[in-house]
Amino acid sequence: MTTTIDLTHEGTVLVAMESTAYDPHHTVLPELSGLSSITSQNESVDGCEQQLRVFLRVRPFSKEELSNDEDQGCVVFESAETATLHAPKGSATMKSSEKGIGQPVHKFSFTKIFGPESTQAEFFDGTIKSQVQDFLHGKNALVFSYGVTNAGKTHTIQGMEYRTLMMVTLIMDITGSSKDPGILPRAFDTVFRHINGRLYDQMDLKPYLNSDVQKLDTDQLRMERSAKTALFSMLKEDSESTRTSRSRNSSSSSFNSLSFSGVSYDQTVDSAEGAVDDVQCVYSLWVAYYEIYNEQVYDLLQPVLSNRTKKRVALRLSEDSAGNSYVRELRWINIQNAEEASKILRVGNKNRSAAATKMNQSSSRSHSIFSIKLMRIDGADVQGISEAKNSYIPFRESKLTRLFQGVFCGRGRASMIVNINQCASTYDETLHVMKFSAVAKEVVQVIQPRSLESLAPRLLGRDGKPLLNNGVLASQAVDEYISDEELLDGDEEADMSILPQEELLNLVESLRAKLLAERKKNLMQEIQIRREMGDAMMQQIMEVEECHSRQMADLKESYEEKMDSTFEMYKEALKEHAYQCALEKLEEEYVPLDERVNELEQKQHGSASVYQQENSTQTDQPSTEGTDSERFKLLYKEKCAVEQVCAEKQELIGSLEKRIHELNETLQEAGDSYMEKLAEVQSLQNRLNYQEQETEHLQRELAERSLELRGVKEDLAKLTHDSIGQSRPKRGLLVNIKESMSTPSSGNLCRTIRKSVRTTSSLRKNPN
Ligand SMILES: Nc1ncnc2c1ncn2[C@@H]1O[C@H](COP(=O)(O)OP(=O)(O)OP(=O)(O)O)[C@@H](O)[C@H]1O
Repeated sequence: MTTTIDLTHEGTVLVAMESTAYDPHHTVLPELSGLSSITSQNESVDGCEQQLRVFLRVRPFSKEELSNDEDQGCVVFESAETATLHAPKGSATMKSSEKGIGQPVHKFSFTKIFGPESTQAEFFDGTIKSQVQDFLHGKNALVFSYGVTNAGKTHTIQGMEYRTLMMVTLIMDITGSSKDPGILPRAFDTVFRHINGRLYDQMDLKPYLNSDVQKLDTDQLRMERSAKTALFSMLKEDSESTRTSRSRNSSSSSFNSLSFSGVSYDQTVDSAEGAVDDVQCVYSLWVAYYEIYNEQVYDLLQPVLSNRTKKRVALRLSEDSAGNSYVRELRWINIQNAEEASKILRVGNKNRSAAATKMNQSSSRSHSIFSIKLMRIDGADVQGISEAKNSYIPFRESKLTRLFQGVFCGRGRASMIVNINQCASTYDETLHVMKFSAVAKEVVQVIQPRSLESLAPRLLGRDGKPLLNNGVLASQAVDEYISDEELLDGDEEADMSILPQEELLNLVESLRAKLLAERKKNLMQEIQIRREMGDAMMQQIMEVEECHSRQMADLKESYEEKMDSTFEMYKEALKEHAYQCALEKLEEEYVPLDERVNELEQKQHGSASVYQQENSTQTDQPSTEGTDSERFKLLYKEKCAVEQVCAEKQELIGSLEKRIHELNETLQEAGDSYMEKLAEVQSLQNRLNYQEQETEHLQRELAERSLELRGVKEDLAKLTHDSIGQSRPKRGLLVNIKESMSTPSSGNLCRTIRKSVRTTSSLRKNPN
């Protein structure tokens, strides 16, 4: 069976591919991701293993692209196998590299590189011709092209552009011929040359299920014929409209003139190989054309209904009794010559283009698949159609890999064609494509034709050595094979479903044991962490308490000091008050010195006049003279004494006034400092309240941690008990793997630890 796939990747897929480049084991082209981690590309199994062949095809610039300055030397061919990509100015890659992220130059190697000047014939001969010959000898083949839009996939696979006449003209300009078939028509040509004259001209033996044959009865045969006629009549309508449009466009090229029969290339090998075939054999050739779009399979040989509201009918993928996948109710059409094959291709292309327009498909991805089945009919037997039946575990839920699991697992060969253009404006997309191809090269096929058992792929480590020894999985090998991330990440788990059942079971058991051990280890770590957290919190609480006590003592001391100083201040104020009172009293009693002197003088004058009167009445008495002089002296003495007292009082008043001034100043200062201290006392009181609250909070946390610690210990005890006494119910392998891999308690642990760390850090930040 030859299958040609045109993988059209645009828009969103290119974005997804970026992550592919960073993480090759979780490649986002899901169809191939499961395969990439199976084996390394350099391994060799029994000497007949072969890696996926990856060919690079670089298309030439169009005239328009050259005039738009698209040629900026982005793609440089180092050798027949190696090319380097140089980021042009303004590309995202260049901008990133200027910021120090990533490189402006990337190197890629391929099985073989075909430059812009390579012809279709050179390309076919150098790539899949040998695969077509293997196919004629009963081996499966898979070819898929991959590239951004406008990279040359259609040209490579089909060799013609069916959508517009302009494109056909363009090809004619480049090749100088309207017949420049791609690998698909060349493959047909090879097949028909090989069959030459040995074509089974009936169509009563039809492919059935994956690789069986159904003998059609008369009614079924009639239906088959009319279906084929109806299918080709769709092209007649197409030709009519093409003719009309051709006359409108006055182009010299024509779709109807496309024929693959006139292509000439070396057929000596074919003829030689044909000679060894049994000449009694006849061949029947059947084709199908379908696409996988958004994980839905659509038959491209079913007409697309023009009614916008009517959806295309999606086909289902089924498995035959041997577990091989096939598309249910897919239309297989018998073809008798290369021209009929070309018609089928055109009908499918037409339907595909109609569906794409209807669904506005340009921004999505679709894989179109052209499939050919060759039946070798030997007498009454049909040989060569069936793939060897063996029990395969179904591939993961990707339609593409499910369909081609046989080829990917070694029952055939696969080739990938990477199509790129060299335009500077699409450099970033092209780089993604190249990166993806590097990842896809990791896909390795193992061809083991000896026995049915040996057809099952073996589980190999990254070093190429088998992981299982007598059915026992080496734990070190598992470590290397599946990382912890892969083990614990349920959504992105490695695709193990391609392994034989027994190996898978052993793997599951080993992984379960490993998971259990991991969980135990995690629990122990959790307990340890909790204990450490508890100790750390206890330590912290004690430190906080000590800090509080110190602060309380400091506060007390400072309060005492303040109380002392306040007491002193009041004492001083009281003294000053008493002094003030005394001063006031003194002032009240104070008589100015002049008044006092006047008073004394009046007193003295009054005494003198009394003395004179007495003296005039007693002039005859001489003894009174001595008495007066004595009295005067006495008065004088009295006056001096009074004056001295007055001076003393005056001095006292001056000193008192000075003292009052000083006391006023002191009082003012004391008032200010009192206000300051009062504010300080208030803030200290607030701090004290806050720290008391913190202490309470920490004590509550500690109580909670203790409770949780007790719960974890109980869990551990339960798990230990479970691991000894119980085994899981075998409800389904994948369900068990998923369940085993989920670690529900780790989330709680992380939350708890995060919470604790938050609390701790907030405490650290906020010690006051
Ligand atoms: N090797 C080549 N030599 C000459 N012209 C080519 C070559 N490859 C592609 N072209 C031309 O480049 C243009 C784009 O090619 P093509 O349509 O095959 O791209 P594509 O990848 O199929 O695009 P899309 O995904 O949009 O369908 C076409 O005009 C085609 O004829």
